[in-house]
Amino acid sequence: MENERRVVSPKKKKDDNTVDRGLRPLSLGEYVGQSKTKEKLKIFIQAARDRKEALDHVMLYGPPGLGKTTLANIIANELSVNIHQTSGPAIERPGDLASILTNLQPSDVLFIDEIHRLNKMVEEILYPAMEDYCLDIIIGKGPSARSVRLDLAPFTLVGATTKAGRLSSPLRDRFGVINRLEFYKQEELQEIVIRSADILNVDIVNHGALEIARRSRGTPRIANRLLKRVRDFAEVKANGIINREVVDSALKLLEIDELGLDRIDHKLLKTIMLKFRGGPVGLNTLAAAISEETETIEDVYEPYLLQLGFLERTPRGRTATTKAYQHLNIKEEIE
Ligand SMILES: Nc1ncnc2c1ncn2[C@@H]1O[C@H](COP(=O)(O)OP(=O)(O)OP(=O)(O)O)[C@@H](O)[C@H]1O
Ligand SMILES: [Mg+2]
Repeated sequence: MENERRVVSPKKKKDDNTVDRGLRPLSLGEYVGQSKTKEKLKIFIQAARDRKEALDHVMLYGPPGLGKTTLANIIANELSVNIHQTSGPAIERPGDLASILTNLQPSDVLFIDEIHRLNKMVEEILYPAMEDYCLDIIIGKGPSARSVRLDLAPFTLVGATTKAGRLSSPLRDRFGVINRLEFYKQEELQEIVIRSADILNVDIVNHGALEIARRSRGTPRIANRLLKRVRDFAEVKANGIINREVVDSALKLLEIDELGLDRIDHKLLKTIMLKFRGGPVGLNTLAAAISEETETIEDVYEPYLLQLGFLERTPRGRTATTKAYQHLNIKEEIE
């Protein structure tokens, strides 16, 4: 619910789909930023292509909206192979995964999103599949049951997760290439905004794009979404051209501040500052105080506040930093 209302949520919203499709870069060359990840992938993809072998299994992890799904599709494109897309919670029984695996063509990419949510039984099917490209299946029941080994086409598993910590170590160990996606720099987001504006046929000046970038919480999905909202504003209230003033007025209306924080971020920080005297306050207590789920706080609000250095995680709970007090213009009580 909250996700649908929040403009700056990094999580995918229902109305993102139509925009996303057209804006997704299709090659590594078009994929902005994440230079470390791109550099590694470029080499491994080239090597796999030259040897005509399947690329080693790739893990992508990092906060929502940073381009994991986009990158999985790019990997398949760059390898000129098919991509089969599924997600951890969608694969309920071992048989579901077995049927996906037996349908793969040599060197195909199998993309499993939210891979930390695979259930244990399904995960165990994956181990020999990843390691030896084979499936062990049990035929029959009781004393006459026997295990049969089935060969699979060599394939590349691309796993994505926002929670690398939730992966079991036997699963994690079977990935050859592990990439952590980082929040984007302002110039990178500016480039993404300019590229998207071009595709959407929107008039934007450099400073307008930079202003959107500044408020996008390091996240391309948010940058593209803000661009869409600001475009509406520019068409109705200005002459259709997006400059810094237009971005500023549009985002004021949406209650998004100069750093991309919205009412809920402010509420969270203010609660720590005013109700819990700056912290530390335990996650559960904090969640109850602002009527949010602990998981939403951890996955959605905290990563960017931590990145900004507004919040600190200590063993005793969350603490608001001096920087956060300054940003909200609240006097810090020093004990
Ligand atoms: N490096 C990039 N360059 C340009 N655009 C990007 C880049 N990364 C992501 N995007 C844009 O951001 C949008 C969101 O990216 P994507 O869906 O790949 O994120 P995700 O990491 O899979 O998120 P989630 O964790 O919610 O699944 C895409 O539609 C794409 O247009
Ligand atoms: Mg995704």
